[in-house]
Amino acid sequence: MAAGGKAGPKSPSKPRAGPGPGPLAHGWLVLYNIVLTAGWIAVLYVYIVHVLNNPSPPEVYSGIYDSVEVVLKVFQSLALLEIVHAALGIVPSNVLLTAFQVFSRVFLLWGVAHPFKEAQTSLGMSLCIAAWTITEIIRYSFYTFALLKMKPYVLQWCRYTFFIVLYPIGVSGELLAIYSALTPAAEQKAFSLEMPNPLNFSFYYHYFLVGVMLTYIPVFPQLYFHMVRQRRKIIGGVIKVVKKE
Ligand SMILES: CCCCCCCCCCCCC[C@@H](O)CC(=O)SCCNC(=O)CCNC(=O)[C@H](O)C(C)(C)COP(=O)(O)OP(=O)(O)OC[C@H]1O[C@@H](n2cnc3c(N)ncnc32)[C@H](O)[C@@H]1OP(=O)(O)O
Repeated sequence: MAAGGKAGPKSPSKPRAGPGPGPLAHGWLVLYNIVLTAGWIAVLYVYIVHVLNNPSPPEVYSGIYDSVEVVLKVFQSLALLEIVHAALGIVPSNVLLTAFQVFSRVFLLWGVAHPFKEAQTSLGMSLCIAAWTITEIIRYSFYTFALLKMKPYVLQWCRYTFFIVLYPIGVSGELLAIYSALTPAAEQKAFSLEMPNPLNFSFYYHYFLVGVMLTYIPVFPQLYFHMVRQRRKIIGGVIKVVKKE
């Protein structure tokens, strides 16, 4: 891909400068963001239809994953390309933060929800899907408009404000979903390797899941405060609803 943009990751606190992506990369990003916006709108639509058809608990939350599974897996997995975009320098995002952001969700879908029904039907799963969906519709549509040299202030404000609430909801949901997979993972000895074996090595997936949960402690604050810094830089420090002059 012809990347005419800035090369490599940049410090989140530095002002953004540079020519932006070259024409080919620009066209690709417009297409990518439109497709991803449409995909997440489809997730939202299926989510709402499920809630309207199953308004009482536990079905209201326990069947959400089942309803949105295919479309969610497709469009969340396509987010892996964001790491590629950042690594190629066609977007000025921080590669490491983007990788943590994307891998945590892709892992949750393929390594936790896909193999464990208990995670699929957990309240946590429905919470994080809701938080991801709202975030991504706003984020990808904002990027699309920005590439087309339009930045509707309301969308920009939502992009750099909703995370304040949606991140904690999303993280709580993800941790609850992983937690609900711990017992079945231990009971089924899923993806585990017990001694004795020719490799002389043991691996217990449920301990690995505990390790993933612990990883949130150092990583989540990095993501959250990165967004706080972005917000301060782009729309100001306090929760302003009026456009900055
Ligand atoms: C086995 C492995 C397991 C590993 C587990 C590790 C656990 C770690 C814990 C992780 C916790 C994550 C929890 C999370 O999943 C929960 C949720 O998401 S809940 C919902 C709320 N979430 C959010 O609001 C997400 C916010 N995060 C992000 O937006 C990004 O991921 C982040 C990397 C944090 C953002 O950083 P970035 O610097 O990229 O933000 P900007 O939007 O300001 O973009 C910077 C510039 O790049 C341009 N850009 C970026 N992408 C595009 C694109 N697709 N198209 C066009 N342009 C793009 C953007 O416009 C900015 O450019 P400029 O500065 O010129 O305006």
